Amino acid sequence: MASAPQNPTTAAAGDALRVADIPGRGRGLLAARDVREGEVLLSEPAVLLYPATLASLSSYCAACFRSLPAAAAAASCASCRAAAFCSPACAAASHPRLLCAALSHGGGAGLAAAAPTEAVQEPLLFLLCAYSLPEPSLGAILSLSSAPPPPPGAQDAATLHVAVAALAPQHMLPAGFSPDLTVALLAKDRGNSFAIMEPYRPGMLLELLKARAYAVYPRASLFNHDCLPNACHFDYADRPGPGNTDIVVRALHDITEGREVCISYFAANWRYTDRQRRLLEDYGFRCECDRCQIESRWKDDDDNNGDDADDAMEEEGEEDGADGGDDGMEEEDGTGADDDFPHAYFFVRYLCDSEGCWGMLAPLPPLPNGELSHVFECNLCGKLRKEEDVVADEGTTGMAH
Ligand SMILES: C[S@@+](CC[C@H](N)C(=O)[O-])C[C@H]1O[C@@H](n2cnc3c(N)ncnc32)[C@H](O)[C@@H]1O
Repeated sequence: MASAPQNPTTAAAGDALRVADIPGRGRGLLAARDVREGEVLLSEPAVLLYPATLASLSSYCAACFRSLPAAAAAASCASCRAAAFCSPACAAASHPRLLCAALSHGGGAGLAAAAPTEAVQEPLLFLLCAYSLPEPSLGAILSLSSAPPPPPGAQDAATLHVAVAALAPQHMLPAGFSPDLTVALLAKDRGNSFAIMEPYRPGMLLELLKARAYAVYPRASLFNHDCLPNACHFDYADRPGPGNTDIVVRALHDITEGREVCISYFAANWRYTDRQRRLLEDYGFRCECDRCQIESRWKDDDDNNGDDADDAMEEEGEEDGADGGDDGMEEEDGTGADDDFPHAYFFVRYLCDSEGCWGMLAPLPPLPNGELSHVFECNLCGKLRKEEDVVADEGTTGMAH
């Protein structure tokens, strides 16, 4: 395993991104200048952070979401006694007031009774934390694009609204609190929240890694999706110092000024039909990226011979750019064209090969002297891999289609 030569969150020099209206996609982020592989394009604090489940409260600090130290060293919230803090500074910063009130409700049993399953806990915890925000932060969330209405059977907004009203004292509810605002907020959560994952420990089954918290980042929420992204995001929640929950987005490869910078909204190894289903249901669009145009022509049995969305891909071939082949990815493997799978190079180079991992490998930022790092970091398991190992392994990494 390679070692990290420098802080992988180092900010890029100058603003690397600008917002633009993109036909058929709403707003998006374009490279404001030529960007080099590994550059930090964005490092941004969250406008809203909330625990993924009620169980998260016993493992992670209620203020900064770092893993809690041993029980004796963690301080419980003096009001609700259900949340815990990792340090006196976090205890002083406290946690969202409506969440604290809801955790105290009914002697501490009210929230657990209202949200018996994780599927209900996630949106209810989101609402309690969002309704605790000051007006400008709530406004920032409401300015984001909305996800389509949830599918039938999903937790309905009216029930969640009633639960918030029952759990939070009336005098603490903000002036605009209403069923319509609850519907609007939930649509922002579904389309824009990023998961901050549990820490990966060697030997853990990566498939079972869950979110510890969710976060909304106003600028990062403007990244559109591409199934061959040219950037990916990292979280470093357990690192020391301030800004541990900031999102960090890095370029996978060189990007020419004016090109759109896109991330993938889910693991890049998902199959065509699973990707399209998810994008339509949760984000309201049909993806027409280069990869989808090719894979839409694959026969059903090539594409979908199993139901698991995240089955690993297995194929080899040649590379292409993330969004048209014009942004810095050079053809390197020389294995010749495979018309059925022209993007295989992307998976060999940018998909983590740790067993069961579905993370993306992004180069570390260029060194202060401008040299490229040639070390890739997985945004899920954290594995560091030297570029020459990626090249040596090419064609043997078990990518699939
Ligand atoms: C996280 S937001 C991205 C920013 C958004 N375009 C905006 O205007 O604020 C997700 C939404 O952007 C749009 N979007 C993202 N990627 C897209 C794509 N590849 N094609 C079409 N629309 C896309 C969809 O409306 C989706 O629900």
